[in-house]
Amino acid sequence: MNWPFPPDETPDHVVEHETATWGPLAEAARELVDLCVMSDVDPEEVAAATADVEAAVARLRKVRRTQTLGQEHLPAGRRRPWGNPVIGLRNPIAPPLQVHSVPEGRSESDFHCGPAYEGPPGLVHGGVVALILDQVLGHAVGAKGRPGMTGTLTIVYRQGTPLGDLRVEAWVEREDGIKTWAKAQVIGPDGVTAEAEGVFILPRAIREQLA
Ligand SMILES: CCCCCCCC(=O)SCCNC(=O)CCNC(=O)[C@H](O)C(C)(C)COP(=O)(O)OP(=O)(O)OC[C@H]1O[C@@H](n2cnc3c(N)ncnc32)[C@H](O)[C@@H]1OP(=O)(O)O
Repeated sequence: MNWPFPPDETPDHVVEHETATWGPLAEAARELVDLCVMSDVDPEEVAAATADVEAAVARLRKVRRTQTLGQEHLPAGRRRPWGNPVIGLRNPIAPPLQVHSVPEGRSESDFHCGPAYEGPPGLVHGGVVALILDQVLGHAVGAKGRPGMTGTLTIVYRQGTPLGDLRVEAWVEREDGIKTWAKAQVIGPDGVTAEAEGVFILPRAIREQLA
């Protein structure tokens, strides 16, 4: 069973062109976010940088989409989730994660969480940990062939997740009709920091389209 989306027929050269156009902007913005919390230049430099950023914002604001990227790319959603806050090419909030999945229902990613994701001193914010776990659980569930919305997400925080290089792994435990149960863990330099279990439900609206 697959989502009832038509196949993504966007030509490769269009996707490549858009990637080359927007990817560097988001990458620069990620560095900007990092430096908003980490730079220690003097106030004159901060004022000059603020003016530069405001000028860039004025340029980008000239044309604004009427739909979000998720809505606009819906048919291509699994190829171009560019606005996604975990994996989105165009979203500076996204670390971003590169998630690798296999059809058996397993997904994994080695990723980096910098200072902009800090919660407790030196540690990743618990909400960010949950965000990443939810996303990668969703990948594992989708890879198995029956994607769904997160119905219930349970997280156990075993130890603080240090900022820096991390790994996340997710796998499907079992499926029963419209429901899929999956587990995931975040791993830091000292082992597992957080574990999650999610129940994913194929929503009623999709079920009715498939019926
Ligand atoms: C690749 C991209 C990955 C992205 C991953 C990111 C994941 C996300 O962030 S998804 C966004 C967060 N989640 C949401 O917004 C979901 C909001 N909730 C909903 O849309 C709905 O409540 C939804 C879809 C969970 C269930 O709605 P619906 O399909 O109408 O359920 P309903 O028909 O009442 O129940 C169907 C079955 O599911 C069960 N169920 C319903 N809700 C839940 C729930 N929250 N938790 C567990 N089980 C549930 C019911 O008990 C029922 O079970 P049974 O058939 O055994 O009686």
